[in-house]
Amino acid sequence: MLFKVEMTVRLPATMPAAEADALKKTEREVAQGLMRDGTWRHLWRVAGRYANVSIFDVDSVEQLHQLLSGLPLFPYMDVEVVPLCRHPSSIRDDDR
Ligand SMILES: O=C(O)CC1=CCC(=O)O1
Repeated sequence: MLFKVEMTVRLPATMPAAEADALKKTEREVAQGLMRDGTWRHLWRVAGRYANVSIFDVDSVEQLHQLLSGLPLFPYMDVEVVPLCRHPSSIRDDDR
């Protein structure tokens, strides 16, 4: 099942830089692990914002929730999830 997920990160201005840097580093490691195993298919920066648009390939909504809520930056994110299905006009065979 494919989902478009938009994550907007809102770190508190009062958070010490070292704590923010450590969270971002751990987030990157987790994200890259999920990209390697094919679960986190795409990760795009939204230009001009501390936000990303991602495509996840998961087995269930529960798996997606578990994954998103386990991200190190999750407590500081607004998350919007949109379910996706194949477009009948698509000629790609890797979008199902
Ligand atoms: O920077 C972001 O948009 C949040 C994030 C997701 C994966 C990652 O490494 O950072």
